[in-house]
Amino acid sequence: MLKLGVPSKGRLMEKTFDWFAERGLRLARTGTDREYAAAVEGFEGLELVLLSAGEIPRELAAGRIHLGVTGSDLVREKLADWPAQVAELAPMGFGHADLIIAVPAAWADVDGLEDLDAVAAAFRRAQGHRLRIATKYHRLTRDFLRQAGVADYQLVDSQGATEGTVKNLTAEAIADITSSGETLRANHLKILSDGLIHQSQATLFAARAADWTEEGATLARLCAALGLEPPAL
Ligand SMILES: Nc1ncnc2c1ncn2[C@@H]1O[C@H](COP(=O)(O)OP(=O)(O)OP(=O)(O)O)[C@@H](O)[C@H]1O
Ligand SMILES: O=P(O)(O)OC[C@H]1O[C@H](OP(=O)(O)OP(=O)(O)O)[C@H](O)[C@@H]1O
Repeated sequence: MLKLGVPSKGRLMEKTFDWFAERGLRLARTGTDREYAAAVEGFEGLELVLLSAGEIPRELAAGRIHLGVTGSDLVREKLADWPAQVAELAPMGFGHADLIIAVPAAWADVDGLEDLDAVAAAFRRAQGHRLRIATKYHRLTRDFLRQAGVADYQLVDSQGATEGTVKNLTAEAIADITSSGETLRANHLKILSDGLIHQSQATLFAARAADWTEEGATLARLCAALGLEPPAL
């Protein structure tokens, strides 16, 4: 069987089911609301695995699932050298969110990364420690700031309510996901003009490490059914 990992709940699950339904494949949860079981109608040889969106990158990298739907941000964050581990089969057109760097709206002199760099250096001289950026996206934030030439900062781990860290004085800036921008506004934060790290959307990925000896033919059939180019794995 070809194993397809899909988000088990939350914002990505229903839209994933809709995306496949529009292409003639009915995925559905079976059993009670709380039971993590699912089935596929309209396609032979495909097995659904319900997983948290955050775990799907790791399961793909390990080859425990052949295909998986998750946010493009999560694959880039959780997998080192992600293109070596997964192939992008299709962007799915939902689950859009921007990973951005934001600072207090009151920092009138800080518009972009160059200003942040200057503030960070001054901050260290004045405070005796580095400017703190709260995030759960450590890899993406570090890579982005390295490329931008910003070095005088430290990351502070925040696994949720990240926009609150500035008010709570545990960080001076944040790197987090935004979609409507409401949470940033409500917490008096502004996005740096050149602070867009990644534009994320739900994406269908294929695992390079999965065993494709039997399932290669199923993948070719599935790609044809979905109108997708089969990936080079
Ligand atoms: N407004 C938003 N806020 C946060 N994430 C969003 C938003 N819109 C889309 N996303 C995307 O949704 C994905 C995260 O989904 P979700 O929170 O359901 O997964 P999760 O963190 O694995 O949750 P859980 O572990 O609770 O199942 C990420 O790819 C993220 O970019
Ligand atoms: O731009 P907006 O539309 O306001 O959405 C952005 C918010 O939504 C997400 O939080 P989520 O609800 O996933 O909770 P979290 O704090 O656990 O990440 C994200 O981390 C932001 O806080």
